[in-house]
Amino acid sequence: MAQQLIGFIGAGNMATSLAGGMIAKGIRPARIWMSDPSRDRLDEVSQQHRVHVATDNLEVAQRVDALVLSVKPQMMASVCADLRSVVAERRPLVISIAAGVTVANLRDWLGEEVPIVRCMPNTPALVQAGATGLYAAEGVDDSQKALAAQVLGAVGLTFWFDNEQSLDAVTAVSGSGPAYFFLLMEALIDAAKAQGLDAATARQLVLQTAWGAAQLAITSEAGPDVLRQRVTSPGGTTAAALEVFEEAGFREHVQAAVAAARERSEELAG
Ligand SMILES: NC(=O)C1=CN([C@@H]2O[C@H](COP(=O)(O)OP(=O)(O)OC[C@H]3O[C@@H](n4cnc5c(N)ncnc54)[C@H](OP(=O)(O)O)[C@@H]3O)[C@@H](O)[C@H]2O)C=CC1
Ligand SMILES: O=C(O)[C@@H]1CCC=N1
Repeated sequence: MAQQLIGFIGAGNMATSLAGGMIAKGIRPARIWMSDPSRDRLDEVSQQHRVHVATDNLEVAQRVDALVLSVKPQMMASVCADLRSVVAERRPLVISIAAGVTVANLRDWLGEEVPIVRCMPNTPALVQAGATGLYAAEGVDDSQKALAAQVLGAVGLTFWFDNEQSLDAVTAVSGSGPAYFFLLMEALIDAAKAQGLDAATARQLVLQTAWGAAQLAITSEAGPDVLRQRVTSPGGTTAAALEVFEEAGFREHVQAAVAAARERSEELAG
């Protein structure tokens, strides 16, 4: 595994986050290849990370042991069609991070025999605080699973699932999840400003509170429900606020939002 080469097809946000995390964990940049249609993007990436770059996806596919497909789901069929003959010949491990794109889709586009790991990371991978769900299709061996775990584990925690459908739920929870927390941060910053705090202070108070709450929840033995109760003095300010959330159907909205994300993930499979 030490010398295996890893190639990213698409040098966007997620691919550069993963590559940056791998390098921060001690993987040599020379083991990493990246392709993208944009020369400017590649110049930026090679300057920042010192990885190999190419505008031609096939140049990358011809060299590597694991191919991380990191283009938008809508691009995946055409990207795979171009890669098909090289993948059939060389049989690299294919790691897909695309939302919704299934193993069956990838087998249709790349060939039946290709070893495939489907993953769902999230953008906190940028700061090595990602959470990734992984599913290994039939035919993936232990060393290939270890390689996939090395790539995704470089940027945070990894969780293996035995059935592929679970990845749609993972997409709706942790893949899209950072956006839900960012929305709450935005709303709380707006509310802070509406209460007369200046914008810079509002932002700092909200972000530090979000970070502190997450740290407390991660390090505490108590669950989020207990931690919430500890903030909520009877008849106090938090109780007044939580009552407004509950009356507005906050929990039901969260359930409905996550269900909508899951449904969209299933639709993206086509
Ligand atoms: N963003 C997120 O939070 C998450 C995203 N994902 C998945 O990761 C994948 C990538 O997302 P993200 O990084 O956000 O998207 P980006 O748009 O940032 O990255 C995709 C990159 O692929 C490039 N590209 C387009 N066409 C091709 C092609 N034919 N060959 C090679 N590269 C190409 C794009 O170039 P150009 O911009 O010029 O089109 C772009 O640089 C998606 O499938 C998404 O579902 C998974 C988990 C979380
Ligand atoms: O919104 C999306 O489709 C992608 C997948 C999960 C997060 N972003």
